[in-house]
Amino acid sequence: MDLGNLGIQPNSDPNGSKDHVSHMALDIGGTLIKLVYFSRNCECSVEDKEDKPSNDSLLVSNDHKKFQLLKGSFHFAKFETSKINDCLEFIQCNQLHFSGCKHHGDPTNDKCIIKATGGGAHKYGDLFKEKLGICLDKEDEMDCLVAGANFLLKAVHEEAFTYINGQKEFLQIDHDDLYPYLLVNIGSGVSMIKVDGDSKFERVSGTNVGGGTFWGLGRLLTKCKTFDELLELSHQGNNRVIDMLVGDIYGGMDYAKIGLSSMTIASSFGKAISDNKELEDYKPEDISRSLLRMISNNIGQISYLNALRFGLKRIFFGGFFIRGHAYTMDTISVAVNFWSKGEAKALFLRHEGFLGALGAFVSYEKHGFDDLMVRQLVHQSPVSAQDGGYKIHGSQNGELKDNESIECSVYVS
Ligand SMILES: Nc1ncnc2c1ncn2[C@@H]1O[C@H](COP(=O)(O)OP(=O)(O)O)[C@@H](O)[C@H]1O
Ligand SMILES: CC(C)(COP(=O)(O)O)[C@@H](O)C(=O)NCCC(=O)O
Repeated sequence: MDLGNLGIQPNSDPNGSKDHVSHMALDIGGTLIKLVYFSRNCECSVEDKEDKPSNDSLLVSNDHKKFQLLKGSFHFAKFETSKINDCLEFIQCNQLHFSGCKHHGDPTNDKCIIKATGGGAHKYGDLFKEKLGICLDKEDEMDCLVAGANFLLKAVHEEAFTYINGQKEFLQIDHDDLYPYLLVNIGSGVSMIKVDGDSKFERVSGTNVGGGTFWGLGRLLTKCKTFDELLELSHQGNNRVIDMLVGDIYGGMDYAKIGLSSMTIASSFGKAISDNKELEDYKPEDISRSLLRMISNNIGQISYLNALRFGLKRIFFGGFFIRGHAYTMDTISVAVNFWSKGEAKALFLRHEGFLGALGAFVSYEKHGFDDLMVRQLVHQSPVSAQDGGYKIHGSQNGELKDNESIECSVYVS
């Protein structure tokens, strides 16, 4: 595995010390394992501060300890859950398993505790113990999704954006006017969560037609070997070859009386009924496009209906299904806009797939692991700014490419 991709060298300290990586957290989902960790740049970047740094504190502490400003980077990585051994090997090669914390009040137990969420935190606990000697400290998946989303929305400059007619527009988040919102996490399946505040939320709905459905059906129907291949195919496809449009039913005309244009999809995959064709007669790119459109549209519509139930105007979409993919985001945006008659907005997150893992990461503090407490991500002013500013590596257009990192500073006590 090419660790250079991650912008770090394992154990790059000339003395061989392992203290560069100070935190790691995992989200082990139905399809993908997401891993985040914080690494310090070097010892000399530690500064003492007398008090909490600013009014914009993300994680406010009531005590008045001395804080240290650590400069470093958040790193993001993902693995297929079905190839969990790659993840274990990665952790081992980078010695990330030494980055957890020890059991509180039990000096005899020297096993490292690593925060982990997602179903796999339950399913693979024994494997992690056996292979790496670490205990996965399980955090609830919904708690983590919400904590991760709130963390990103408050801490990361230009995290959320709209995607309309191919244009990305970043949202300025007013911390006092963030709630309530609907969080829709499109992973293997889909969870819809009404968020009313920090740790204040209710999972209001979900659907089993999600990212796993797109990838599973797509793999069967197109013989694609990877998710990215399937997504790539959709670029070149034409869904009208397979989808039955209103115009196909109404002789090329709109059904204007009920507001349907002739180009509206009346029935996804509906043309396959009458075409008298076999699967092989359809182009994989057309199948991929129809499938992506069907699933994205359906999720957009169900999301809107749930937003309507609770009078929510903002819908944030996360989960790795989205992948920053233009056609997916466009379809979801159009669905939300169409059904809400422009009242509700679909918003996307740059770190869409890492909500759960980041939520598990910030939960170290919640449980009072003093030595690992992240007090605050420094208020980030313009991207290339002074100490404490955020800097997103790599992408000019705000997309998080695989295995990138965010440079940042954190306060620890
Ligand atoms: N490299 C990939 N391999 C498999 N699925 C991917 C990949 N990238 C994106 N996806 C999509 O993301 C979904 C998983 O999203 P994720 O948020 O990680 O959910 P989960 O927690 O269920 O694993 C998949 O079902 C698929 O639609
Ligand atoms: C069970 C899950 C929370 C697991 O999360 P995931 O691994 O898909 O990210 C999710 O797949 C889900 O919400 N499914 C939809 C179930 C339903 O409400 O019908």
